[in-house]
Amino acid sequence: MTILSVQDISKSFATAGDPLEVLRGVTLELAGGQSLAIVGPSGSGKSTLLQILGTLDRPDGGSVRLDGEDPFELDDTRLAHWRNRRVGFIFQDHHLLPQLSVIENVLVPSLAVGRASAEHVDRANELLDAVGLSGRTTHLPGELSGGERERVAIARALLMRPGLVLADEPTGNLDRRTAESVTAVLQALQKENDAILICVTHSDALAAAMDQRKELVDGQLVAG
Ligand SMILES: Nc1ncnc2c1ncn2[C@@H]1O[C@H](COP(=O)(O)OP(=O)(O)OP(=O)(O)O)[C@@H](O)[C@H]1O
Repeated sequence: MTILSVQDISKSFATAGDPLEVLRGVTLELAGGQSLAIVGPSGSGKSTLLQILGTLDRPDGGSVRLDGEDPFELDDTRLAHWRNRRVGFIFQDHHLLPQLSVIENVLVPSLAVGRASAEHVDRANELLDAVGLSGRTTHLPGELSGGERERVAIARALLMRPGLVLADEPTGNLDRRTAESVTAVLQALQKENDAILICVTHSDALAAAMDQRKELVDGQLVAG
């Protein structure tokens, strides 16, 4: 089972004046199958923390370990490979490639490790079925609704069976009913894959659907 262990993460950004200390000792432990909502006011550092957990940004201090391994010790090429296999990202604006079809978008993570294998194509079709888009595999993202695009992004994030799934406001642009159905799909797939799911959100409904809720206050995670 995947274990995420985050110890004492700190992060500052340079400004014209004093450095802006965004994270000041974030500590967190989660196991496969668990989900966490991170809430907090705008500018409190939620996205910064998510970027660090996903190894898209480096902390100034502290450590992130997945199954005992510190990915920041890898060189850049190995880190990119590690991230592609171990972490699934879902963003509010879904970041789909507009010129690729739905199934090609879902297969993008497999292209980073060579050509999409038959196994990857099967998995992509299975996931598109699970998110209710089996009839739309050859459509372009521009031909889908916002909720459908978000569901494509969920399928893409889960393609490589990552142990860690990170979502930044996955329901931010959606109406309430669509947000509910996207949340349900995300949760069902996360549980089925025994992944750790961390959602950054301003939505009380999404936060309530997660097992735990924590708030970023003064750069630290506290019971929210
Ligand atoms: N690359 C950067 N350089 C300088 N400052 C940054 C950088 N990234 C973030 N910040 C600052 O760090 C603080 C935290 O930003 P972050 O995006 O993590 O907040 P957030 O909690 O996700 O906010 P929101 O809810 O509005 O998305 C903000 O004051 C932001 O301006």
